[in-house]
Amino acid sequence: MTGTELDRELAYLAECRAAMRRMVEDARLNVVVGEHVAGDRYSAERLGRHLKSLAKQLGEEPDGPVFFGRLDFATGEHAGRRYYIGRRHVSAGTGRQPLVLDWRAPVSRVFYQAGARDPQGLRVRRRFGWSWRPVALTGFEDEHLGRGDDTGTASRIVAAEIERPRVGPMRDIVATIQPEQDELVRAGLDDSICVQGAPGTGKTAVGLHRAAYLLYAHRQRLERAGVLVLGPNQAFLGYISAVLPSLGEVDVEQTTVERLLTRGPVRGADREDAVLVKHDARMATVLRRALYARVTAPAEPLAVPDGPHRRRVREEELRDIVAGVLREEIPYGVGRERVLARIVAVLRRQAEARGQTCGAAWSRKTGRAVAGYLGTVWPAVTPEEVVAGLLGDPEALAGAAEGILTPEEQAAILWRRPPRSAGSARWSAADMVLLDEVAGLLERPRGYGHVIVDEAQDLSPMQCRAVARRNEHGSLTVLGDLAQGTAPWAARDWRDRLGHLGKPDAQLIALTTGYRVPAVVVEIANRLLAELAVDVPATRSFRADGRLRVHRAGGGPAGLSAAVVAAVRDALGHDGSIAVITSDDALGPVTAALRSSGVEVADLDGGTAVGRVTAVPASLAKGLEYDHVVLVEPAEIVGAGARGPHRLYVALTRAVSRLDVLHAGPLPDWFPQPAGTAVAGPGR
Ligand SMILES: Nc1ncnc2c1ncn2[C@@H]1O[C@H](COP(=O)(O)OP(=O)(O)OP(=O)(O)O)[C@@H](O)[C@H]1O
Repeated sequence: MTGTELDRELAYLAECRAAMRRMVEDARLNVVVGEHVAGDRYSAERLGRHLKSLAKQLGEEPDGPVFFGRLDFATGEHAGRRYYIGRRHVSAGTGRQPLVLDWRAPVSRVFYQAGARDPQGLRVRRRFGWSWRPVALTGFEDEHLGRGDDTGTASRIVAAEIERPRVGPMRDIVATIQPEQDELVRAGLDDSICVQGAPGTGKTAVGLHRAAYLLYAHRQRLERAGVLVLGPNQAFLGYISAVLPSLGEVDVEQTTVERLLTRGPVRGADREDAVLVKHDARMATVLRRALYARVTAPAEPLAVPDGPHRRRVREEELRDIVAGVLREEIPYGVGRERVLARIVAVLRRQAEARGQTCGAAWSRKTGRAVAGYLGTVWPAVTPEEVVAGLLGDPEALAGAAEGILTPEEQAAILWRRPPRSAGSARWSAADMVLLDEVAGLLERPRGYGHVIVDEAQDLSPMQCRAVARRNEHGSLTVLGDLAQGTAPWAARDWRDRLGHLGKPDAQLIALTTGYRVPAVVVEIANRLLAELAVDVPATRSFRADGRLRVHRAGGGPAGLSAAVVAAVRDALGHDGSIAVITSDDALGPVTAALRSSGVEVADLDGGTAVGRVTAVPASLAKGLEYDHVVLVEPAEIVGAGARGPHRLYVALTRAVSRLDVLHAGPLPDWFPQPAGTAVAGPGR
């Protein structure tokens, strides 16, 4: 690399920064103008918000890494052209080619996909290297693809970025998206896809970048419909929350499925057998039956006063109306409106046949009179009334569940002491899926243009249905790993879950190259994988660095605590984040031991972990990653519940650079090392 070439790039960078400062000025000016000129309030608000956030982002960024790649084309439609690729467009002014192209622009795809075998018209692909503290352009690497030069994953810059210590929340990967990931990020808006990916293969990263890509490529369609990202818990959402804003997207709703469905406080708890029944897809049929059991065939004619007259609708006619609407399979609430409208229409025909003029006042009055009657054949109900009516009444439950739930299953969900009214019921978390199912039968919920579900292997069939209801006309990205399923209903095969998610034909794609976990750790994770009864391919690690140590602590619980403190102190000597992962039961004592020896430890609660050391219960480790993991007593994690081995698989695969496994009791059989020895991969 010549000094003068880097100087030229630094001069270009200075030009870009000056242009960004101009963009900030323009955006700020436009905020003021835009708020006054937009046609309606909705547009004014959106425009104002958009410009403000653009001004804010640009204002925060002029000193950041403005571009990470350069494309020099030799042939094809871009022959002779040069483009810089970055996180966003940098405009050179009206009518001129942008100084930097957004990574999502069509031509940027070449940056990710071109290789020596298929240079896609490129002469040279240049990758830029940046230092982070302070942010500075430090160098570049060229691949002369036309000459068969292709460093691909052997690129120093790519490797350094993937191995860079993790601090704080998850960051974007735009500079180093791999070809197989890019295919998924840029899949079309109408394509629903399901990514089965081993730990650390970039599923979450792919999902978030896909959201950003879709919003760029289909902004108009998605802006009103919206994009929804579902994650497993608050800690995870806190961890990923910075990625989309760093890509310039702030309008994506990110939540958990529990929050999406919540209709009020959870005040009740279920026994495990009840939870299992409530999350079972068969409940959908039981609830539908329970709701429609409230519709009764009219048993007598209807008489409605109309001035001096009494208008009548015959019983058979009423029956035909109700039966006809039932056949239409529309939401219950819409059905009710339709029955009412049809009865009113019959009455109107009668009145008009007698020369009466039926205006708006007549319609209102007649509608009110019919509504009273409607309460007896197609009553208005709330989800709470339907579910309380089912769980609180053995006869109603037996009727709705006949041939679907066994007597034991019915007994499991039946309330022992029913509340006095639906309003005073103490709803459990599992009841929320039932209430949402009924709410969906009454009225269609708001739909999204695209939904991304992370850790989808842990969604229950009933939760999947709740997602499907909100995605009827949209498309879906499902991300997950069957081997990491820890919920009692965890998926064992994807097709079944995709059916519940409403996209049975989604394309299934496997990712197997892990970018988080070093090879020495992947090796033991793969041994455990062989023990789990799931049919998924093993992981290959991209990373040759990293370290695994297995240490047997003598001296009982006190000895184990002392070993944890020593391991954390040692970890603090390295850069990056540290997690102590234990079984849920052991978390309190282990955290207390660390604190009493003067180590600052943050909890995961609320999703905001501060400081370098975080105490993580195995049940919440999913989706998270830390440079250094101290994993305490694997056998205890395995022993906690039926899916213990899967939970250990999750815990083992959180480390980016170093994993210390500490144990006082015996190690699981498949563990490669006899207790007391240490294994080291290439150190750092
Ligand atoms: N192409 C890439 N370039 C740089 N880093 C990457 C790339 N792909 C993935 N990573 C990093 O690897 C780590 C794992 O990614 P991510 O969390 O998306 O994986 P995952 O498949 O969701 O893992 P898990 O199943 O364990 O939750 C993250 O730090 C992510 O930023």
